[in-house]
Amino acid sequence: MSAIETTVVTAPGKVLIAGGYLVLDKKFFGIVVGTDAKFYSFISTNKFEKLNDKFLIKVKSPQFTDGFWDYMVKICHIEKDEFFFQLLPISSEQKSNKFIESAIIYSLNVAAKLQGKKIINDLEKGLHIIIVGSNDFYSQRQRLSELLLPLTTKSLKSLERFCSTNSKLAEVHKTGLGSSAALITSLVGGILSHLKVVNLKSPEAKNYGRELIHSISQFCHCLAQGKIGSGFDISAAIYGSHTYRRFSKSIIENHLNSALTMDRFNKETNSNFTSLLQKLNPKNSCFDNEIHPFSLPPGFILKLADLDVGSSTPKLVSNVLKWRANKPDEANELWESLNIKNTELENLFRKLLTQFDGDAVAYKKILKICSGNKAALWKKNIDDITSKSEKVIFESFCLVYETFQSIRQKLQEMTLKAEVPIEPLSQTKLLNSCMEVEGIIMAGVPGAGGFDAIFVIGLSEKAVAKVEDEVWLLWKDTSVGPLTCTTCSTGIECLSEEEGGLLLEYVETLM
Ligand SMILES: Nc1ncnc2c1ncn2[C@@H]1O[C@H](COP(=O)(O)OP(=O)(O)O)[C@@H](O)[C@H]1O
Ligand SMILES: C[C@@](O)(CCOP(=O)(O)OP(=O)(O)O)CC(=O)O
Repeated sequence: MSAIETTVVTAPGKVLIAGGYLVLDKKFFGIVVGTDAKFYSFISTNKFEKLNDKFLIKVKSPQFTDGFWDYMVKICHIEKDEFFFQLLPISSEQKSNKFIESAIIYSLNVAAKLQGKKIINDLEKGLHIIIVGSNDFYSQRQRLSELLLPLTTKSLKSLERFCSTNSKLAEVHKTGLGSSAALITSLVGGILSHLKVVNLKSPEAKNYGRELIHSISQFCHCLAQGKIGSGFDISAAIYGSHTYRRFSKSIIENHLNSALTMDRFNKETNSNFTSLLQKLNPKNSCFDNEIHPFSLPPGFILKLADLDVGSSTPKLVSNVLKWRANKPDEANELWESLNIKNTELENLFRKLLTQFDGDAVAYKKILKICSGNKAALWKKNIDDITSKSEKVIFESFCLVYETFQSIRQKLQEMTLKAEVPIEPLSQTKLLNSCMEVEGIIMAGVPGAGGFDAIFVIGLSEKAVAKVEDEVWLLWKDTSVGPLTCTTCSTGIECLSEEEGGLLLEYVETLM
């Protein structure tokens, strides 16, 4: 297989640092950070023998003992030039993977609708697909303990890239970075790029490509999950870090219901899909999500850890929504006040970026002062802050700390009022201990909260390393496992031939 025939598309994982639950409602927004932990889909035209009105697709996930799926794609002709694709597993014993199947079948049918009959020639030799995700998507606890290594960033960094989980897909422990969203997005993006429906490498065509992949991936993810979430995870996989306001459920609701009642793409699904594609195609701008790109201010370092406990996000969500339905006044008042704080946080992040651009020297001085002290004591260490510019930048740093502390207080209030463990006491204890470390500006529960994970944002490498060494590693109540990833501003990307080719050579050694 030569690199030239292979398209490699990569999509990042997500961390929702503010706006959990609220982001389910279009009235509110979430602050989403993309990670440098990513999924990679490698799409190659195969050399299978040409079959009459059928072609083969082979999919491999080398990180799993049961990570292989073979499909026959049937070309179903309706009328002269009209046709659609149907996806059939080769063996009835093959375990279904709804995430992979929805991504493949909808991408192929998008290509069929937008490219017409030419696509049949492009596909006649079949496709070979390889999917891998960065190690951070899956817990490496077992692997490290087999190697007699401590649960540290250093040990994790010593593992080979895309290492085997030695497990079946259904049994793997996920870390909460959003494997299914990054997988679907990279796969939809990979297939549409390979079939030249989109061109992510062209500056002019990139926006259209991202928006099309975004709306198709949102639909496929909802279909595979059997529910419509806020979609911030797919959005992170496309755009990396940004603020996110969801799309209206009504855009896909009816289509989803009829798609759900049918297990494979067929004549009825096809006509349903023709009208859905009208809405999903960015040329008609019906998909009404709102995205505002942003990045963490300079010098802010995100560090994540997963806990060996875990929570069920759907259960947390359904209990929070039950509370909101039962006590709308109480819930709305709290959500409105949380939204004010989330908005303040977003504005402060943007202000800090401007302040850095305005006076980088003063900014770096404040960063250094704050990274050497506990956030709670910053205001007692202002002797060295002299110029006006330094004073206003310092004020912004203090406000980020205070604003996030009050966001946490409100999440603790929601925990008590809704009786749902969003930031339960055990997490509060852990987060407070992280905040005791010099140079930590924020510590919180990402996304839905619960017992899944925590994040900290530090102002120096030393500060985040100290949290790991002096808090996480010594934490007795539960095992706190660091992840190696940090933020990454790039969203979905199609790798250059050279980069993709080198990565493919490596990935092939894993199989
Ligand atoms: N490397 C992979 N290869 C194939 N499918 C994967 C892979 N990683 C995740 N998936 C799919 O995503 C599903 C996990 O989705 P979900 O439970 O929503 O977790 P997450 O919160 O990480 O997205 C798996 O059951 C599997 O179907
Ligand atoms: C509650 C939410 O707003 C955020 C959940 O975020 P998580 O990052 O916790 O998600 P999972 O990876 O599915 O566990 C629900 C939503 O927005 O869909």
